[in-house]
Amino acid sequence: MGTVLKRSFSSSAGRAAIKHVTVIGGGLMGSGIAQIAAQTGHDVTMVDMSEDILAKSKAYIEQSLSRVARKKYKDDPEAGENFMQETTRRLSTNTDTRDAVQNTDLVIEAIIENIDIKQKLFSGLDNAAPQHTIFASNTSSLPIKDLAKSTSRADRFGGLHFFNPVPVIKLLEVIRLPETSDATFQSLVDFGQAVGKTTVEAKDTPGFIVNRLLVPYIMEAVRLLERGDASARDIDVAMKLGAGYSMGPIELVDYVGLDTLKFVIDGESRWNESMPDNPLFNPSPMLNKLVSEGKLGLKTGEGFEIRMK
Ligand SMILES: CCCCCCC[C@H](O)CC(=O)SCCNC(=O)CCNC(=O)[C@H](O)C(C)(C)COP(=O)([O-])OP(=O)([O-])OC[C@H]1O[C@@H](n2cnc3c(N)ncnc32)[C@H](O)[C@@H]1OP(=O)([O-])[O-]
Ligand SMILES: NC(=O)c1ccc[n+]([C@@H]2O[C@H](COP(=O)([O-])OP(=O)(O)OC[C@H]3O[C@@H](n4cnc5c(N)ncnc54)[C@H](O)[C@@H]3O)[C@@H](O)[C@H]2O)c1
Repeated sequence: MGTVLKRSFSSSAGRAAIKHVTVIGGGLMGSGIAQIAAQTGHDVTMVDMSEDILAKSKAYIEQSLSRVARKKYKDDPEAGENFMQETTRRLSTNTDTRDAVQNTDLVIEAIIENIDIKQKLFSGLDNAAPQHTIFASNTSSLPIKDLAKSTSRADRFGGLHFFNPVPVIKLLEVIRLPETSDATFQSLVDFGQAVGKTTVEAKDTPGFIVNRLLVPYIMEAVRLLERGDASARDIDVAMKLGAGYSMGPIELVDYVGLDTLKFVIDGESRWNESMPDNPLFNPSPMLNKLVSEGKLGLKTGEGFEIRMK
């Protein structure tokens, strides 16, 4: 049941405290995860493919940290400065994945949403990381079991699904496989709480909890738009003021990326094939047109609503 996890696990004795975390992928999500882990006292190594990318990730983290510091220490700028320095000190970077996991307790994978690339990564990590190291993926839409099977540690494998923007959104979905041990699961929950998130437990079903509900809702909004039943602005205003959402559904697609939505419904994740009874996941002509024109939302400056501003 998707309840907030406060219970204790009698069978989880021996669970490991997570002190060192390796985050693979320093993009939007990986940099946010690395930031909050370092911010809450963990030693963190962030890995990406080049020093250039990592320099950009670090600059992004510094920007985000300064927003956090401004807010958290608004009456004490010196404490804010110390907080930033301490956090930055705990965060290192590496372009060598195998080297980065030598002494780590937890690996969080946040690389590109591609099953082959993720499987290859996990298979290599399995040989390089110590036995006790727990592996987790931040995937939005791929089955965790398909990633775990490329390793020999399904009992030490789970999902940690964070939300964008990571430093702000309070929820963390902790996904367990039938093979995930109680000790591993409880370590993941403890880690989630240690980084300041409220955790919910989800099974390894498509979209876990949030995306399983969010994607049909968003696609219904896209269909409204496609049929010309309402404008993008009116759909967003309606859901913000009428249903209390912090962002409207169309604005949210622009924020997350039109390519990401396409990826989930009829791209590589193929929800249209795994859930053929739901016509909402069928290809969307409007989404396809915008994606083929490179209008992917915030990241390219044009999308559903952004082009109208
Ligand atoms: C669509 C496809 C679906 C399928 C794909 C699913 C993807 C995935 O699996 C799931 C998701 O993530 S689903 C997506 C789930 N995500 C959602 O649903 C998002 C819903 N939207 C929101 O929560 C809000 O609109 C935002 C927080 C994005 C912006 O808030 P706003 O009020 O409009 O604008 P503001 O004034 O700028 O920011 C306000 C305050 O927030 C703070 N802050 C912000 N960014 C920060 C950062 N990077 N660092 C640090 N702090 C940051 C900052 O403190 C700031 O206060 P300040 O003191 O003034 O600096
Ligand atoms: N963007 C979102 O809103 C969101 C929310 C929740 C979960 N996710 C999931 O998080 C993951 C990352 O998404 P993102 O938006 O941060 O992507 P992104 O494109 O911003 O970042 C991915 C990073 O991974 C790096 N990378 C790719 N292959 C690598 C490899 N083999 N080794 C090391 N680094 C590698 C890339 O250089 C890039 O910097 C995906 O699985 C995505 O589904 C995304």
